[in-house]
Amino acid sequence: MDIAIGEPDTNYTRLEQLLNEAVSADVKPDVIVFPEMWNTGYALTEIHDLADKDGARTKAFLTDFAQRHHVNIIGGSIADKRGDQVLNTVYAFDRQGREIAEYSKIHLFRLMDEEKFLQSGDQLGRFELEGVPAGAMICYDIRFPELARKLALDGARILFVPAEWPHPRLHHWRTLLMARAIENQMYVVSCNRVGTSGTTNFFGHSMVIDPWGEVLVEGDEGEAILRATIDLSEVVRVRGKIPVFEDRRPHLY
Ligand SMILES: NC(=O)CCC(=O)C(=O)O
Repeated sequence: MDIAIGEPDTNYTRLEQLLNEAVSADVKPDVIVFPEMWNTGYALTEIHDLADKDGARTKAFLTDFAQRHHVNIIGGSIADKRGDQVLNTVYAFDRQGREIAEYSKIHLFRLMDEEKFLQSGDQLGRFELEGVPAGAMICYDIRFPELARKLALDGARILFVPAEWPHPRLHHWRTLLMARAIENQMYVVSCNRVGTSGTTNFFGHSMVIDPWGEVLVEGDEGEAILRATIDLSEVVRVRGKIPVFEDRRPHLY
């Protein structure tokens, strides 16, 4: 998805069009994921005015969509205003429209001035999606392997990663996502923004990666709905083949 910076109304409208397109396909999705800060983009100097107060508008919109279309939603992330602070938060909903997770980005990205305008979260994004243990991390978080490892040790089999990650760091994005999948032997489902804001170009390349590190689907630099099928028995198979979790020696490191 492209994001109109500082224009929440435009972004809600565009997202709704894309969601409608996603659920009208012949094969219905079980879970839908979209990018980071999709409501406002990085309109950081105005973020206190633009952010969604307590995520209320977003929660109402996504709950309703999830319920009407009987689909699970990992709702990208939004600028979410709590009191006088703004956080970068993922909300997730199940098919009944119940909120099943809330995760606010722990690591704020200084290269894009996040720490000057946003408050970091202080809880992990571990949740259950229809009984499947899963985790959420946001964009820059993937540079912190210990966070993904902690989620994996807590049982996560799928890691969801909404992002707004720009050029010139495409090779970092691809390499880090593949590494998180391979080292934790889990699925990684990432969704990155496309388009340009000011002089920053976001390259997309959303990917679904399996626990062996194979890329099941990868976007290019344009808006698109990408689809992949996940077979959770692959997590068990890969973990059985190379028993990384049994072979860890955490007392040495
Ligand atoms: N929105 C972000 O967290 C961007 C992270 C990024 O670009 C990076 O290189 O890390």
